[in-house]
Amino acid sequence: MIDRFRTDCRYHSGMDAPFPPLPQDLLAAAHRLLARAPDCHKYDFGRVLVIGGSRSMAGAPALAGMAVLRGAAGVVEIAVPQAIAPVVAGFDPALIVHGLPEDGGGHFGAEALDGLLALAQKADVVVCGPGMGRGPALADLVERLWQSFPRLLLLDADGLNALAGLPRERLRAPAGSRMLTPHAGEMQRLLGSVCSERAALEAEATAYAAELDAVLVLKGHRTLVTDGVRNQHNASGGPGLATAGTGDVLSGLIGALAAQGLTPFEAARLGAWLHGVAGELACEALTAPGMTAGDVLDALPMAWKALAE
Ligand SMILES: NC(=O)C1=CN([C@@H]2O[C@H](COP(=O)(O)OP(=O)(O)OC[C@H]3O[C@@H](n4cnc5c(N)ncnc54)[C@H](OP(=O)(O)O)[C@@H]3O)[C@@H](O)[C@H]2O)[C@@H](O)CC1
Ligand SMILES: Nc1ncnc2c1ncn2[C@@H]1O[C@H](COP(=O)(O)OP(=O)(O)O)[C@@H](O)[C@H]1O
Ligand SMILES: [Mg+2]
Repeated sequence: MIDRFRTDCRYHSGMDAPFPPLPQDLLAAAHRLLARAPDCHKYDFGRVLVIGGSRSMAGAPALAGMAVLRGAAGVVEIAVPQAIAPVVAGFDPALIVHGLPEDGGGHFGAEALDGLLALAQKADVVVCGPGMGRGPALADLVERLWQSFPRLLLLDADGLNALAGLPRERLRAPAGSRMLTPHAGEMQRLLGSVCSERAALEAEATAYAAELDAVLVLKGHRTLVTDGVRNQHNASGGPGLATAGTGDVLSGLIGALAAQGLTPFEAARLGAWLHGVAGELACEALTAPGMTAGDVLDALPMAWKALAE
């Protein structure tokens, strides 16, 4: 699978400056991740817990979990409703998967909450939301994580949908760093308003990030990363990424980079850049119509290689 990127992609066929360059201020952080001590072990590279999945969406947490590993964190654990745990574990033998109690609709049930919070205790980063659906216990889960998890909590997809239903005054005192990774539709749900013009949406997203004291990644063509003060657009990637599951890959990847010690703002920017480069590599080898999120995962090692060179 990986070989086809090595042989087909334009990066390895000698074209000049094939990718938009990584912003200079990220180079030192990126190279710290590439340089591994000979006596290192997996726990040097952080532990990420992915919380997600529901009866019809086993793939989303699996993609996020695989992106944690391709993003070079040492260990990933994935917590899903129990009925889909064997399916998620079947994606790759390196995944550690926990099945938690579910409700009648195939979402996490209220009885899952204590178990999920206990699993979070040993994680450096929690990624919550991919494929989680819209069950009745999920707003409570997201509120409790928001208020109690002392390190980075990254909310994506249905984690964001749950957040959108919470009164903002209950989000004022998070216990740790917070990151949100909405696409434009999810961003509008968070804002509770329709905003179809991209520049106006970016301005509202920036103000929202400032209000919540969070890093926000507004995905799409030229993804915006903002912490409410600093605004940076990502230059890599392209329309081949407009396919199901690529956002799940991004959330796991950013979680992995943060678990290795990058600041949330650095992790979001480097993650968006690597994800975009992997998307360009997959597109070059397979075409935009032909590529899938799994191909973006498979191209991530070559994106790391692009960074190393
Ligand atoms: N294999 C799996 O398990 C997978 C599971 N997945 C899981 O599916 C769940 C639903 O997530 P979702 O993002 O697909 O749908 P949803 O939250 O309803 O938002 C879509 C609505 O928003 C709007 N919209 C506006 N701008 C937009 C934009 N830039 N990008 C996208 N949409 C945009 C758009 O409206 P439109 O613009 O078309 O009018 C549309 O109506 C979630 O749990 C996710 O993790 C996926 O990850 C795939 C793989
Ligand atoms: N036209 C595009 N150009 C560049 N990147 C894109 C484009 N369309 C989608 N993407 C990227 O693909 C990913 C899609 O995420 P998301 O909408 O959450 O998908 P999913 O929920 O199916 O995983 C984001 O990283 C987004 O920036
Ligand atoms: Mg998504």
